[in-house]
Amino acid sequence: MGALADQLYLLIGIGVLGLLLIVGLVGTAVRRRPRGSGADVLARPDTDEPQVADAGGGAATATAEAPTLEPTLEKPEGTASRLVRLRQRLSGSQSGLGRGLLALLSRDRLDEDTWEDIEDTLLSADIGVAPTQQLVERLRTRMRVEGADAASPRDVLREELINLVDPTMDRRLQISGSDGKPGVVLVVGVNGAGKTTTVGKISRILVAQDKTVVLGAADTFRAAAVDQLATWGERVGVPVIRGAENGDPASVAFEAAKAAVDGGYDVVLVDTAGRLQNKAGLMDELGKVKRVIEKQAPVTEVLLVLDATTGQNGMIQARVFSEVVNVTGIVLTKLDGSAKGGIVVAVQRELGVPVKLVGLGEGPDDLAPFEPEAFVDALLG
Ligand SMILES: Nc1nc2c(ncn2[C@@H]2O[C@H](COP(=O)(O)OP(=O)(O)OP(=O)(O)O)[C@@H](O)[C@H]2O)c(=O)[nH]1
Repeated sequence: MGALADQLYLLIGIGVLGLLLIVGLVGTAVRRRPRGSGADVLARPDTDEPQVADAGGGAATATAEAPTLEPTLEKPEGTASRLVRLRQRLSGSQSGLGRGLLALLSRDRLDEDTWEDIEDTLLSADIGVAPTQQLVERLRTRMRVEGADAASPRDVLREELINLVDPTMDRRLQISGSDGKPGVVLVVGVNGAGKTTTVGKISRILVAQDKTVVLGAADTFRAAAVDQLATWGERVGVPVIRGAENGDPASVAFEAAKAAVDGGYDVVLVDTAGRLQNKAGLMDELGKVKRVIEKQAPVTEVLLVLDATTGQNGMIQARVFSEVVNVTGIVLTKLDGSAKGGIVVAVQRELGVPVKLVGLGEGPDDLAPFEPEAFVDALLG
């Protein structure tokens, strides 16, 4: 009887083990389910209809046989570590300007030559003529009036630079729609300024904040830009709406907004083409893109992307775009590659809208909110 019971227990044990093994295998198969096929995501559509490059969960069958097909989703860098890293990078590229100014202001005698040197230093950092004169005037007055009572030159310079950059501007991205609609961010700028990259980087920031995002690849004139955006989306599981090459950008923008509304997404980011050959064409195109999007949901933010290394050219672009669309925020890219951070001041003055984000590298998470105090501290080293 005892031996029979032992055998019975053994059989039950083997049965349970077998069951666990089967459950385990099925579980693995389900977890390994590919989130849409990589080939489908990047396949070029052969119709004019915009296609969804669904990187986030297209129909897929459960299979344990092809685990290599599984796209590994990246986890975007968290806000805290990103900001610490990027502040250091900002400091690395911009501190020459602050140190130069500080050395001049700390001289025992602030004579006319010194003030001229201060002016030249500011002008060579692309701050612009009027803001330079204003800053020099403020510094001269304070150093004269406050005299020995003045705070240290560093503190005076810090305060005046922060005033110049204007800490009162609202720099939050308007990404919240109303009435249950998604927020719509239209990204404009000339080709090469870093638009597509910026759209990709913003999507990662939003994903890190648990927002659901759709990308619209409305830059249909450059196939590579569309592919590039599809890759950005694929890496973080964000669907990308794309159209046929040279198709109608407005139709892609419309479909992207529609997908976001229908799918209950939080935000849709639309990348546009930035051909500047004539203002009327650009106006027609961007105007149409905005109008068709607004059949679905109001545009909540129009971001102008400018390359910080282009100096006066960037200012001309800023003027043209602001005449064509109602720009609500500026993204300054490539600040890592330019010591001319003064463009922040110049472009804000020119357009009357705040710099909201700065690009500080080619890495996927190298985009930071623009913070006046942190910026000035980076300048002063
Ligand atoms: N160093 C640096 N490079 C950047 C930054 N932002 C973008 N880039 C680079 O600038 C180049 C152009 O960026 P894109 O995003 O392709 O520019 P675009 O404006 O979309 O141009 P099209 O795709 O031609 O419309 C790429 O090599 C980017 O990696 C930045 O903040 N710092």
